Amino acid sequence: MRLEEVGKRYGLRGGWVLRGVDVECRAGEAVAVVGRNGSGKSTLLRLAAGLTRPTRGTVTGRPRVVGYVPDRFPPAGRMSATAYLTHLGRVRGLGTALSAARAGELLDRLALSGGRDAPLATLSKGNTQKVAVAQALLVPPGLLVLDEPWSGLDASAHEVLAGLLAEVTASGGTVLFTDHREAVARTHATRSLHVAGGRVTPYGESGPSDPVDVVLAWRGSGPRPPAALPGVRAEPGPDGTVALRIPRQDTDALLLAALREGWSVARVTEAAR
Ligand SMILES: Nc1ncnc2c1ncn2[C@@H]1O[C@H](COP(=O)(O)OP(=O)(O)OP(=O)(O)O)[C@@H](O)[C@H]1O
Repeated sequence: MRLEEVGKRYGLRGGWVLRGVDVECRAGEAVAVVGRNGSGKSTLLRLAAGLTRPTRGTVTGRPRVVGYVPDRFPPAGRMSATAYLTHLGRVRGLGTALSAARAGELLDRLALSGGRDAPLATLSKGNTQKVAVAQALLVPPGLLVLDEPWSGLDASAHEVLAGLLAEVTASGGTVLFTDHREAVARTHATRSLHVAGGRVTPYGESGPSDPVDVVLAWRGSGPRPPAALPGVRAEPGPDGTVALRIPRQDTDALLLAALREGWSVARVTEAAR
């Protein structure tokens, strides 16, 4: 899918929210969109999903099936999660039995609690978010667009969502999402885009060789040894910590070795670019 020279303003008198946007999203990619509040991230996502039309420029090659998880999920009604998803599945061309089965499978995986037959209005924020995610995946999407999808989800649902996104990309779909926490966005993306001043620019590819900063503190018995670990940047300071910078792909092995030696992990962060 390609956005070419795309500009967007809301209403004739509104200022340009986005200008001259050139973005290509390929099959199998998970693209994170980062930027400050109000910078235009949701607008970019809605343009990609086809929910709003560009004021200028074109969007071409959008996959036929688009799943969309909005930042605020509206249906706070009397319908239950099961009824709502089954209904939507039928609207999207699945038969009743298949819709109900797919709805049940997704709600199982996302571990919806609060009652899948209870009115949607009675569900908690996180459980409502699970229904929002489920509706976007009823029919496997060629393009999955998610606006702050992790907000309100607990840790185990985070992992399930990450798995669901990985399944979309593994089957040749494209995932486009925002998260205001840059670290979360980068963790789940193959590359990121930055929105600022109406412009969209690449924010660097993320990959297995990206640098990760690790800070370790000595907790072992006896005096602190010199850190015999790769990537040491600064030897232990007075607070007993040592700083290392290593490729992301080596993090697990390094942390395991460090823990065995008697170090404890104080911090792991993506290295500043
Ligand atoms: N439907 C609309 N009508 C008029 N203005 C809008 C509309 N939607 C968004 N805007 C304006 O466009 C600008 C960008 O909004 P957008 O929601 O795309 O930003 P965002 O980066 O997603 O923000 P946040 O991080 O707060 O969700 C804002 O100034 C906003 O007020």
